[in-house]
Amino acid sequence: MQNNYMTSEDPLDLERIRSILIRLEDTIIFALIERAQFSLNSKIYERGAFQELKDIGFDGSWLEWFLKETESFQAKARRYTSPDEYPFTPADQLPPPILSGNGIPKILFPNKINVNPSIYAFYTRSVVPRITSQATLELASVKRAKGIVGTSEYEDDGNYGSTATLDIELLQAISKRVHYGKFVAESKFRSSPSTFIPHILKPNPTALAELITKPLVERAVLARLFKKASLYGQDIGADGEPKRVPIIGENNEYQKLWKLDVESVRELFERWIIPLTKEVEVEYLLHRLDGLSQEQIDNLSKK
Ligand SMILES: O=C(O)C(=O)C[C@]1(C(=O)O)C=C[C@@H](O)C=C1
Repeated sequence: MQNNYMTSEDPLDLERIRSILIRLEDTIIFALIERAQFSLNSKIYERGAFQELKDIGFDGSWLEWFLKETESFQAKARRYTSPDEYPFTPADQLPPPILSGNGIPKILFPNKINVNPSIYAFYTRSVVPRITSQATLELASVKRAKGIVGTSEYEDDGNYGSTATLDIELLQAISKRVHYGKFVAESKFRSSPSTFIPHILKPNPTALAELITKPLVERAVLARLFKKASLYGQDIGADGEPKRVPIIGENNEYQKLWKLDVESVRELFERWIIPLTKEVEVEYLLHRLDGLSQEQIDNLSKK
């Protein structure tokens, strides 16, 4: 079943856009599960931590280098001509596409919004430490149950390539989810331009934020995420049953093992992804009339 912004009959149908957001939740949860299997590996986020990178003339962090190399290839394959794909590497450092044109109909109003610097910051500073510390605790509890003490090797496992590859998958999935806010905003705008136009002409981000906010939808998103994470995050053994370890100090009591801290998934969306999606929506709307003539605006106002 194909389901992206290009293949639907009406790419701006809000329910269709929301179904894409729902699918991206799964992509993000599964990528979080994969990333949580590795240690924090904080070295890959520190600029200048690898002499080998300095030797080849790269000043940034290991992850920034990975992004630049990966995105350079993807830029050549015209990934970033698509309106739902945005690079983390500054555009002037990426090569042009080798294919001309992109065959993609213009659905969005022209804009320059790219909130990836914010995504990169919260992801590296808050999300990775949060999901890997849980995994570290789980492993530590298994070790303690086995009578082995110590957790330090779980903070750096040396898998810098695998870790950065998974980080990029996650960053790109989160970025797509957040920038889909542009499609949501365009859809909401077109359904009632006259509601938005006064707050765009006399820029009022607070009023626009109120107009695009749907508390019931947000609550449903968070409840669904908690359910999904509780299902996908369980560690299932070879026998098809959830894995368990004995609780220390309790006779015959066991706790389930998790591949991911379920609460961290909801927190990621509640604290970061939804607020940033809304920021994208508001920013997009603020510039929705840029360059339009008075006549064009008047015509839109009649709708
Ligand atoms: O579904 C919408 O209407 C959106 O704007 C998306 C979203 C979200 O990020 O999940 C953001 C703001 C709304 O309050 C509800 C949900």
